[in-house]
Amino acid sequence: MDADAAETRLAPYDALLVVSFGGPEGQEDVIPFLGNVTRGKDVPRERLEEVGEHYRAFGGKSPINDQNRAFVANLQHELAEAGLSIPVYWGNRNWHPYLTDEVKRMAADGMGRVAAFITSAYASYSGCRQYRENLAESVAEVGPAAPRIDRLRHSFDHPGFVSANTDSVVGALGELSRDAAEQARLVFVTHSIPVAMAETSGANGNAYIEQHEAVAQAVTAQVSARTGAQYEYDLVYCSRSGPPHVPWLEPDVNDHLEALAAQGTRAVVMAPIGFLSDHMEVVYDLDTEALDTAKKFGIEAARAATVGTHPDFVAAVIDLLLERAAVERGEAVDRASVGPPGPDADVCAVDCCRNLRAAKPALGGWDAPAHPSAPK
Ligand SMILES: CC1=C(CCC(=O)O)c2cc3nc(cc4[nH]c(cc5[nH]c(cc1n2)c(C)c5CCC(=O)O)c(CCC(=O)O)c4C)C(CCC(=O)O)=C3C
Ligand SMILES: [Fe+2]
Repeated sequence: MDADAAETRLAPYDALLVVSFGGPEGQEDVIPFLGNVTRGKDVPRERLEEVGEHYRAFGGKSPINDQNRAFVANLQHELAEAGLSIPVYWGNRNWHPYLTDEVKRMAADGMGRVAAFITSAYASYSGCRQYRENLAESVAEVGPAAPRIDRLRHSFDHPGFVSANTDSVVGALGELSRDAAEQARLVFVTHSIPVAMAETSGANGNAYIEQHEAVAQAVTAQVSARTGAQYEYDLVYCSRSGPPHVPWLEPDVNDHLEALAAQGTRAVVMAPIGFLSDHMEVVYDLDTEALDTAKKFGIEAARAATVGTHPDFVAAVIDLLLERAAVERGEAVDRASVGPPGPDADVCAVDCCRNLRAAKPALGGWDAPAHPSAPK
């Protein structure tokens, strides 16, 4: 493809911004990082100390930043391979490189319009609106020179996200003994969130569970088709925090493994479809805790990889970028989706993934504040 054609496919975007969570890079970062994550939140002190210990056991370094660096490098490589010339920036909510610094850098580099990919595949306050609030805050701080930023729709239902997860589950089944692989139960795991947050997720509520169910079903069907065995699945949760009297989504993965063992299940594959990379919640809550639990109850278990830099997933993100660029140019698009519930909106509904503590400005929704350069 010639350069002009490639630029036309990307127009009106000047840059792609990867927006992520961030994690500590050493022991001295652990406390300030946790302070950033839990500012204004109802996380009990004991839980914080416990989570701090998880990081400490890994040298105070979360794998998440290196994984995002690898993800950005892969994106850059695949964009270049496709003849798409567009810079990729990366900014975090909770650690360096901070989002506001990246928005400043994009402004200094003369970026006018930016598409933001958030490293969270599903709708919820934590995975959607909170990032959109962070973007609004950064843009307000940088002021009129800040680029206009659009958020790409959630990636959960993109066929590339689903096929990458299918590959991982098939790979994990291959780690089990032959008998176990044929009888294994697929246990899909995601981050627990407060029930109230789940109920207010998405435009009409309950999107968090609905979207995960869609992925779990689609992956199970693909895995069954690829292996010729019929698999059954469950959707369970990890990493609960918050005070005990506040209800969060259940069952917890550990309780579920115990219940499965009692029912006679001998083998499982745990697939963390709720996460995009093997970060701390995966390497601690699943690889350390849940695999131990499985062993204790005599279940043979393997943990499937997250999508990470799987080529299907990297291609999916590029597809979402090109799709949104076409939408912004006013063209009709054919949205890749394994649905139902089908593709999430490009622009979030008013009150979508509502902030239950305080109303704050958020980008990427119909209730977004005007850009600081807009005429008053
Ligand atoms: C839905 C969801 C995702 C998935 C979507 C997405 O990826 O965004 C996610 C990702 C992540 N969560 C992470 C880390 C933490 N999350 C915490 C706390 C919380 N998470 C919540 C939800 C989610 N979190 C919630 C409702 C809380 C309670 C406080 C609050 O109401 O917000 C706490 C505080 C201690 C604790 O409470 O456990 C930590 C340290 C890391 C980084 C891991 C690393 O460093 O490798 C990542 C990618
Ligand atoms: Fe979290």
